Amino acid sequence: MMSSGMNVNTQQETLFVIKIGGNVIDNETALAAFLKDFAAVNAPKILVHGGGKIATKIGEQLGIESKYINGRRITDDNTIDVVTMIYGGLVNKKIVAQLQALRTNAIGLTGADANIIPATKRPVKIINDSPVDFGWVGDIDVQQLQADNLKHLLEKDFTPVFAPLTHDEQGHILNTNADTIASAIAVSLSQFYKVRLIYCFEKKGVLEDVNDDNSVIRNINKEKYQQLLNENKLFEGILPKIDNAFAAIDAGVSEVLIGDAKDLIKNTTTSTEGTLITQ
Ligand SMILES: Nc1ncnc2c1ncn2[C@@H]1O[C@H](COP(=O)(O)OP(=O)(O)O)[C@@H](O)[C@H]1O
Ligand SMILES: CC(=O)N[C@@H](CCC(=O)OP(=O)(O)O)C(=O)O
Repeated sequence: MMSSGMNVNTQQETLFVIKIGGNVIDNETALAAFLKDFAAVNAPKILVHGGGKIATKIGEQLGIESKYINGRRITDDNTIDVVTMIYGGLVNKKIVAQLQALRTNAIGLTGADANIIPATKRPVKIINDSPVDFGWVGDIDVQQLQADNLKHLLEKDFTPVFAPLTHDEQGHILNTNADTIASAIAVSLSQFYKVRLIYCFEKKGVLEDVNDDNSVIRNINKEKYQQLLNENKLFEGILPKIDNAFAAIDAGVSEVLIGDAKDLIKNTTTSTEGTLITQ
């Protein structure tokens, strides 16, 4: 899907694809500080937000318990309505309004908008010899992304803000992991820009010891990753984050960083903090 309109200038321009996770979104003060820094990034940029924690909390208030298998949410009929409201409505529109107050011309999107991220409903999977239906969850084929539509928005100086929702092109919204969306967008736009993908969360980076903020691993390649897995130093959400980071690097994204939301400004310069993911 190379664009005939591609030219040398846009090819060399850096685009920042920045993902912000649930623990920061859930903290009003931390989110406001992050958005202030995000607004100050003086380059084309896209924000992808999560919100899993908030969906769980509000779901409980509505009497809809979250169900998980292997740490992954099961998105049944009630849950897809809840996450559509929370990710696509509450979280997305609050972030857009705050960015507008900071004079960043944000435009809130799901993957259904402008058909930017079509996806396929995840088929039933066999896990530990039992069939598991994850429900209304979307798997993305990066080749299907409508990157041109996103590029048009960037060229008009809009700052797209994505909720972790895609669609099946048959009228259904699908719940999709925010780290995966960020990786897919970064890959897809690498045909037009030099992309730096930054995963922002509440820790200093990937840590040798998850309880010691001074133990940041500056660089992880596949060999180091395997070593960390063998040593049982990685668990829960950091695992899919690193997998998505490698997927991006392997598919042509120039730079991928996992770092503290508080270090965003530094991480848009050449002297970065946090963990750099390399092949
Ligand atoms: N070695 C590690 N370094 C950093 N975080 C780790 C590590 N091992 C496990 N984690 C966990 O991974 C979490 C990040 O994943 P997740 O909660 O999914 O973040 P987000 O919501 O920002 O995507 C951290 O909050 C931490 O509890
Ligand atoms: C299918 C799937 O995993 N959907 C995620 C989307 C939200 C998300 O990714 O939020 P964080 O980045 O804050 O974890 C979920 O519902 O939890």
